[in-house]
Amino acid sequence: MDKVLIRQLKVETVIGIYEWEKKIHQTLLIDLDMAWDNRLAAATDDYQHALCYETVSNRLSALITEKPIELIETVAEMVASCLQNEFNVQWVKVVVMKPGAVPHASSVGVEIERGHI
Ligand SMILES: Nc1nc2c(c(=O)[nH]1)N=C([C@H](O)[C@@H](O)CO)CN2
Repeated sequence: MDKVLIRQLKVETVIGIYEWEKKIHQTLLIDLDMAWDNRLAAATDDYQHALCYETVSNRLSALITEKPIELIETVAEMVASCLQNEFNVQWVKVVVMKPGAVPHASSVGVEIERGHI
């Protein structure tokens, strides 16, 4: 399966369940595996046939920072839905990490897969 990958997309946003978290920005790091047939883009060397990782990154950053969110699970679902509905990605793996959320863990996070090939 061909994929387009984004690693460690850094998003600073209001995220968390506690009152103190609703007053600050925290960092999320997002990894994406997006199924995409890259053969046409490669054969034509034409950007029009590529899934643009820059466009995807910008759209997701805007989406996630639109409003405060409590759970990183919600972020993961929003990201997967956006990729399926707006970018026609048939299958996606989304990993959302929240470094620093738990003092004795280097990071914590969730992983989901949505769609099928
Ligand atoms: N499964 C989850 N557990 C927790 C979340 C979360 O988003 N998903 N969030 C918190 C707090 O916001 C935490 O990050 C504060 O340190 C706790 N557990």
